[in-house]
Amino acid sequence: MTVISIPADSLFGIDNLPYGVFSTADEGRRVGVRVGDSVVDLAKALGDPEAAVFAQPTLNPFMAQGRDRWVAARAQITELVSGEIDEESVFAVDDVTMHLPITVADYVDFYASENHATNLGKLLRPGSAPLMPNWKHLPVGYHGRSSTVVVSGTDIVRPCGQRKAPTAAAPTFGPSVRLDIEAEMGFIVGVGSSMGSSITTDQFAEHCFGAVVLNDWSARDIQAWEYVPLGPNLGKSFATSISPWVVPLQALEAARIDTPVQDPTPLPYLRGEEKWGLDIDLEVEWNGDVVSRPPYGQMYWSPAQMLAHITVNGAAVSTGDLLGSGTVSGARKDQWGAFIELTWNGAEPVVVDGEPRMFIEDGDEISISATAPGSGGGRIGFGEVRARVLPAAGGTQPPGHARA
Ligand SMILES: O=C(O)/C=C/C(=O)CC(=O)CC(=O)O
Ligand SMILES: [Ca+2]
Ligand SMILES: [Mg+2]
Repeated sequence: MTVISIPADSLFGIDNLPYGVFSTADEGRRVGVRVGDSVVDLAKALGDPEAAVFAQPTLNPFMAQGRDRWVAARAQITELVSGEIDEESVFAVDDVTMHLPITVADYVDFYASENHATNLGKLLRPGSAPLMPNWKHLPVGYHGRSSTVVVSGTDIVRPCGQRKAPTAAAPTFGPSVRLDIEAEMGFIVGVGSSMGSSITTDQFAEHCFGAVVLNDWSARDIQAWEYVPLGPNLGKSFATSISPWVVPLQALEAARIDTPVQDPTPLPYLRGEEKWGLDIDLEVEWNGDVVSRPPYGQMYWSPAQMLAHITVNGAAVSTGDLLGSGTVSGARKDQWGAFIELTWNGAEPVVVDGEPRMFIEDGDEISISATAPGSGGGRIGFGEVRARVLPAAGGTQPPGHARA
């Protein structure tokens, strides 16, 4: 037997206990919980028949069991990791491989930051009002591609596609030259809803299992040409990265705050009694240099409003649905969550490792991390979503079409 020691300044203290899916050299994927710098194999450590749900390669079966079970399991795990534990079920975090924690069902990405939406409006639609007339009445979103959601550490291949400079006569095909990130939080649906029903904002905690850090990779040149009038498609569908540890909603109680004042008052279905603004601080690193610290607490629309909105028409949501918050951008420039904003569409370079930079170059490595207040008086961490960008794949170009 052993006792798990937690470093005093750990972001993975007993008030966090995020879930992930890991494997080791001699055993395949199963669910673990992170404590300090250790990963506990839950099925093995708990050993009871109910714990068989953790011997699965994805969190979905556990998430589908619902909130009473999430609360009970958290209490049981808290007790387990606070006492003596079989050392056979404890691994150093550096000795395990982390995998995509969930089987992603549907993926919807929102646009919930007023600062980001205003910046993008100015950059993409100069001369018109930055916010569209609907923006303060509903959380705007688009459907993303769930099959290309990948876990932190997965290399991202630069996408190819059509793009057309405003002054060019015709589009050309080739690797994106304006590859960007979007620093976001992702919210995971644990318990779905059936078609014909809807979820109120105050039912959020019954349905949302937890949160991850998310990078919505965006090819701005492909996006700017394709998006009218139906919204982003291939400019974003090539990859979305998420962090491996899912922080349960129960761990975020101390982070709950009001959203900024919503004026005009939203329609009744977007109102509620519960506070679902979240005081989460993000940090964006570009090749190891911190280039931005986006504050989630300034987001205009809450995740509870996003979930209420996508079900208000009777659409069903499912276990494993992923809701991207939209880029987190604060009021100040050093809080903007995308390089298109930080460089003002490639006009004002950001200094990375002493060099002026605009968009992502091959070989660049991007990491986004996040922390929040924990219930123990300190902070809890989400860990990071990190990835390296590889050159565009050869041969993706149709024969006879020159790259430009
Ligand atoms: O305003 C637009 O046309 C496009 C905006 C985005 O690219 C942002 C997006 O994906 C949503 C977000 O992350 O906030
Ligand atoms: Ca996005
Ligand atoms: Mg994406």
